[in-house]
Order: sequence, then C-alpha cells, then structure tokens
Amino acid sequence: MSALTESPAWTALARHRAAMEGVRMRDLFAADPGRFDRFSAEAAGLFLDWSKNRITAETQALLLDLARQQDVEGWRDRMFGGEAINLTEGRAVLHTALRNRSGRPVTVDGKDVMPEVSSVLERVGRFVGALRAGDWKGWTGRPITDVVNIGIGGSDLGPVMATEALKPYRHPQIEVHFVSNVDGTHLAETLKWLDPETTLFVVASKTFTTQETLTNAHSARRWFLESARDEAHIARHFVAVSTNEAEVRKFGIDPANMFGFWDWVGGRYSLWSAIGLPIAVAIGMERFEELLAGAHAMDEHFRTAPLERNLPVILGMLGVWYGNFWGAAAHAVLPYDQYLHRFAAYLQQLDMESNGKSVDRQGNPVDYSTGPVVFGEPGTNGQHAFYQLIHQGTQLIPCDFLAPVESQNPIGDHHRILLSNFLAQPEALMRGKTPDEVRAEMSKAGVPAARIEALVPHRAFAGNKPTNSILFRKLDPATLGALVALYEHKVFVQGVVWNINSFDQWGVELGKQLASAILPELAAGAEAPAHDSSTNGLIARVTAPAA
Ligand SMILES: O=P(O)(O)OC[C@H]1O[C@H](O)[C@H](O)[C@@H](O)[C@@H]1O
Repeated sequence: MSALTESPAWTALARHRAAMEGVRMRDLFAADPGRFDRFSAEAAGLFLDWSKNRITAETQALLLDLARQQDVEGWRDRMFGGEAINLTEGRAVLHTALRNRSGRPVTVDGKDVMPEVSSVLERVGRFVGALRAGDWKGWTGRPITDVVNIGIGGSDLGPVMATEALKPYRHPQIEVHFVSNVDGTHLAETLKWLDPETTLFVVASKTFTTQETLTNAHSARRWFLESARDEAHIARHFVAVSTNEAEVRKFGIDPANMFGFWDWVGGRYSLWSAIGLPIAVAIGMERFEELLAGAHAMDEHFRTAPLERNLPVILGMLGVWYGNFWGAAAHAVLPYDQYLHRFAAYLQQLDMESNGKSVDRQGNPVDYSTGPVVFGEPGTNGQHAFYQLIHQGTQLIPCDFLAPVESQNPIGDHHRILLSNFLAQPEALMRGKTPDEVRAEMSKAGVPAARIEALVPHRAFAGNKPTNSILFRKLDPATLGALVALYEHKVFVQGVVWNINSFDQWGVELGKQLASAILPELAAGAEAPAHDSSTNGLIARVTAPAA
C-alpha cells in the first residue's frame, strides 16, 4: 500500500464511498431544493454546475480534505512562484507567467522573466500586425494570404484548437493552415491549393529536433524553392518559433525571424507563448491578448478562491472521486459548440500526456489509478454515436457538458435546439428511467403487456451518471482562455493529488527511438532486421516488392 492510499483523507473517502453505494442523485435532488446553489459557482466568465454528481456536502468536504492533505495549495503556490516543480527535468512550470497581467514579477532562478515575456509578445505583435496589414510581403511583393503552421503535439494542438474555436474573429484575407502529421498527405493536401508567392510557413517546435516537424519543414522549403529559386527569399516566407536558436539557424532560418520561448513552458502548455503566433495571425494581437487575459483571470481564481468554490479544484477532485473510488477509467468532454470541435483532441494531450504516469514523484510504482482516457466530440454529434454506452453501457464515464448561452451564428431555431439537447443529456444521465416509468410510458402508448415486459430491461436506464455542466455567455477569446486554463489547472490538481510529475513525458520516447532504428531497415537492400518475429514479419511485408 502506498502512503497515499493509506493516508487518513484517502481512507476516509474509501469508507464514505462504501456508504454512498446505492445513493441516487434523483433522491438527493428531491431531498434538497438548494442542491444546485450549493454545488455551482462562477469564475472568469465560466459557470460550473457540479450538482449532478454522486456527492453530498460530506463527499465534497472529504475530497477537499484530500486536496489539502496532498498540499494542492502549496504546490499551486510553488508552481506560480517559479519553483522547479518539474522534478525529472529540473524545470519550473510557468505557463501562467505567459499570461500574467498582474504586474507582479515572476522569478526563475532569481531572475524576473516578465520583461522577456513582454518583449517576445511585442515582437510577435509587430510581426502579426505587419502580416495582417498586408505590409509583410512575399518575394514578388504580394501580401501574404496563407500561413501554414508546421508543428506537432503541443506545437500544433493548442493553436489548431484555438484557431478553430475563434474562427468568427478571423482575418478575412488570411487563412491559417496546420500541418502536423509526417504522412506526406497532410503537407501535400495543404500545399495543393496554395501559392508559394503568398504563403508563409511558421515552423513551430520547442526543441526544433522533432522528426515530423523537420521533415515537413524541409519538404515545405523544397516546395517553396521550386518556385522562388533563390534561398534569399526564404527570409520572407519562413519564420520559426522555438527555444533552440542553434537548430533554427542550422535549418536556415535567420534568428531575426525566430520567436523564442523558454524551457519553463511545457509543450502542451505553450499556446500562450510565441507558439500561439498562428492564433494571433488569425484573430489579431488585441484578441490574442484577450485570450491571455481570460486565462489570467482563471489563474487568479485558482490562486485565490477558497477550495469549496475553486473551479479547477472542484473539477480535479471530482475526477479523483470517480477514477479512484468508483473505478471510472474514462472521462468525456462534450462541447455543445461546433467551434470547439478540436477541444477534446487538445485536451487529450493536455490531460493524458500530463497524467498518464504510473510512478510517483519519488519513482515508486503507484497502486491507484492516475489519468483517465479523455475523449469527446461536439454535441449533438456524439449523441448519435457513443452516448449509448454512457447511458446504458457497463462503464462509468463521467462527462463535462459545455455550452455558450449565445451562438455566434444565430440562425433560425438552431441554438435553442442545441441548448435543449445540452440540458437534456445531463438530466437524462442523472435521472435515468425506472422500469415502472418504462411500463407507464409504454402502456400509455397502447403497447400490449407481454411486449412491455419483454422490453422493460432494454428500455430502462439506470441513471445516476455523473456530469458537470459548464456554461458561458459566448465563445469569445477571453472565455476560451479561461476555459483552457480551467482544464490546465484541473490536470495540475489531479497530478498533485496522485503525487506524480505532470510535466514530463518520457513515455513518448521509446517509440521515437525504435522508429529511428527501423527507418534505415526500410531502405532497399537493408540487412534483415533482428526484432521480434512480429516486427520482422511486418517489416518484410512493408519492404517486399509489389506483386
Ligand atoms: O515542440 P516540439 O519540440 O517539436 O515537440 C512536439 C511534441 O513532441 C513530443 O513528442 C512531446 O510528446 C510533446 O509534448 C511535444 O509537444
């Protein structure tokens, strides 16, 4: 048994969990008219209703005891204070400094990083301003019409998600594209429609050593030079975003066209840095700053609100409740806003790369589950696909439902229909439908009694399925900033409770190493490889001449 699972707060929760067996949310709502008010709060433009959870006031108190026992507040303050809490890499974790609007200094190793943060932001602002005004011209003197971000993981997912989410604010003449996959199809299909004279590439990579990004960037360079002919023109068409100036130079991009950031910005937390440049190109610098301000508002809330009303803490602890005490292995995020169609993909990296760990900070194997599988699709699409399993399957899948009160596209009755679904699904998941309710409904519809009895088990819903509802006025930049920061801090809270390092990702390394060993083995005439028989057999099939 680990120290965590033997700890007083954990064992108290385990006892309480047993007492909660069979407690139904339906009954909790019936017994307490104040339940919604008790379990809802608002911060930074986000209203969170967590009343449809398998919790009582006692559950919440016990969960917050666990948060306190694990020193969530202390770790939070150490993160904001610039301590090297990413222990395995010896780094601070300071994405919050990138959106710090407080005027307070943030020090890393005794040095205030805020002047550098502001100066890069200013450079990004000047560049983005010139591009958007049509003053930054391509080699033939025409303004840039297409910006292609080449990056992967954190250098792609955040910018894609935010650019899609904020499409209503995009520049009318400049289209922003994203190429991430090393599959040549991604680049080829993107470039097919573009004119090299008016295309600018942003090569985005924290390390500037990522195979996929460099492969795509080299191919983009070749594509560009086929038309431009002269390497001198590269300066007007390629910029880099990275922490690694030496590699940027090696690639052939002038450091004058490089926007830097720092090792204390994790890849999956980097959209607030110069990695957000494509977002700023799309929506303009002012709106980009609103995005930062929204995130900062959530940071302030997380830093200062009492735990009882602290949204990231509440969401994080509810996740711990289901994952560790009810056996939930997955978590669904369901935005009822088409603009958030890449939100779940973004969250997958944020959550699963951060908390997909099985040893604690001290290197001991954990004996409790850590990060869940995160998935989701925009509502209402998901309703017609995987919600069946959430309603009637054998796994418990807690869900977050997200929606804007106002649509960016108020046509006809669409938004009311959308919202009615957003409201109905959590209600259905909570209430379920009892066998008696099924009987009553079917007999009212005139179904014969024998038929009713045959169908009752299929048509009844157990209900009592937990959901959180997150409502906001409209998906504007500040709201998106707050929303992303909410989830960042939720993931942080959980990592602290589980005593893991949420800020490294060694698990992605082995596959990369093995791929570089296999790459030469795929060349014509390479020696027979010496892997396991499965890998050898697959290599043989891949390299066999076409019949
Ligand atoms: O920005 P880069 O250095 O190119 O890294 C891109 C991505 O690759 C890695 O494999 C990591 O798993 C990610 O955390 C990172 O965001």
